[in-house]
Amino acid sequence: MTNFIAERIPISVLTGFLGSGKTTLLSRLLRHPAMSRTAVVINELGEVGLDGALVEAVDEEMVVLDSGCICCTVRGDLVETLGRLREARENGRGPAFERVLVETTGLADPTPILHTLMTDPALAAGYRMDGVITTIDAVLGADQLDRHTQSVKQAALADRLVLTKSDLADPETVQALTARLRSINPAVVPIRVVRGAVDPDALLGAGHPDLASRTADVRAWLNEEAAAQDGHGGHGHDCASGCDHHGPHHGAFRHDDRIASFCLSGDAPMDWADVDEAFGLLLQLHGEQVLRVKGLLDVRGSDRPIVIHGVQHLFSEPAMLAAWPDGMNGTRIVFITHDLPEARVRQVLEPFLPIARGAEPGRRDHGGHPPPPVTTTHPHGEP
Ligand SMILES: Nc1nc2c(ncn2[C@@H]2O[C@H](COP(=O)(O)OP(=O)(O)OP(=O)(O)O)[C@@H](O)[C@H]2O)c(=O)[nH]1
Repeated sequence: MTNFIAERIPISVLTGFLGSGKTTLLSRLLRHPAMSRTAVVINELGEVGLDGALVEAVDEEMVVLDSGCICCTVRGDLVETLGRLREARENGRGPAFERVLVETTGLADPTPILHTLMTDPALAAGYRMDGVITTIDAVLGADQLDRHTQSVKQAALADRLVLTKSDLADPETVQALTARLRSINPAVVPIRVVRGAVDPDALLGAGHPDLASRTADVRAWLNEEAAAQDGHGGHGHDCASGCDHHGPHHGAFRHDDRIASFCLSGDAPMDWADVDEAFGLLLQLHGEQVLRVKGLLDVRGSDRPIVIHGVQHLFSEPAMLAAWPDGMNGTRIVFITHDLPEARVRQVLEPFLPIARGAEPGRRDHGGHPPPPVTTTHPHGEP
């Protein structure tokens, strides 16, 4: 399982609002020696492939999809293109690339793209999701977050947040935007990058922890402390007290007021069948509102933690970690949601799972049902 993950070609998705610096970042990254074996897929709207012309480094390893927006009409093209690239690589007729960068249009909602990359069976055979890199314009970012849901989703789904153009913004603006991004996506610390100058290591290897050995990665990946601290949506009020996050209750309407991030935890082991049922129900009721789930589960029958990772109603295959990370030995599930308060998520999950606030710490009893097979694609699907 672990080797299988390691051998598949990692795909990073580069997203960010129009003009936020995606192409600048991409061009600069591709000049780095560590990125020499990178295939690039750029999605552009319109007939003139301008970004393609701007990114020079890659030539034959670059494909421009310009037949529409990647999140709507060209998902099939994306699958086909990636399939073709891999085939050419494998039969020696194409470049021997080691990773793929997909740049989306600035208006793309990244979730359908992630769905495709995470679940298309043809892609899953050869590729794995590495992570989502989102660029945010330090000058215009706050206004874009105010006005455009896509911009908030791009920030909420990021594994890496890149704050561009901080050379053009005053320090107060940068600080306020950084704090706002932390409230939208508490697990990720925004990195300031001027004109794309950044070490690729800071951006890659972001999405999926190294399951074989580096359990410390899991802690960083989950970063449940940040989500828990941030609590109820990161804007300092308690959704459990009846707020539904739909209205402009802080003065001006802001899309990120509708984003909540929180961590549910529990010390008692859970049955996989209950996990399956609980998430099945949650996603059936609120799949569109669950933007992201990352979890480390204590499952009865396994002395090792099970990692779950989902984007809206689709989850990548659960995987078993080599060991519990130091100091962590209970279930932790981090959520980023849209128009869905923590109280509601608890209400749906608590009848199935021991995650109640103030729950009695449970005995670690692994003698029950066996753990889930790690090849499952959906926690709420066929085991
Ligand atoms: N001063 C400054 N300018 C930047 C920085 N990053 C990008 N730019 C400029 O911002 C403009 C837009 O950058 P692009 O890289 O084309 O942005 P994009 O996100 O690819 O744009 P679209 O493809 O239209 O969505 C260009 O003129 C860049 O030179 C930065 O860190 N500092």
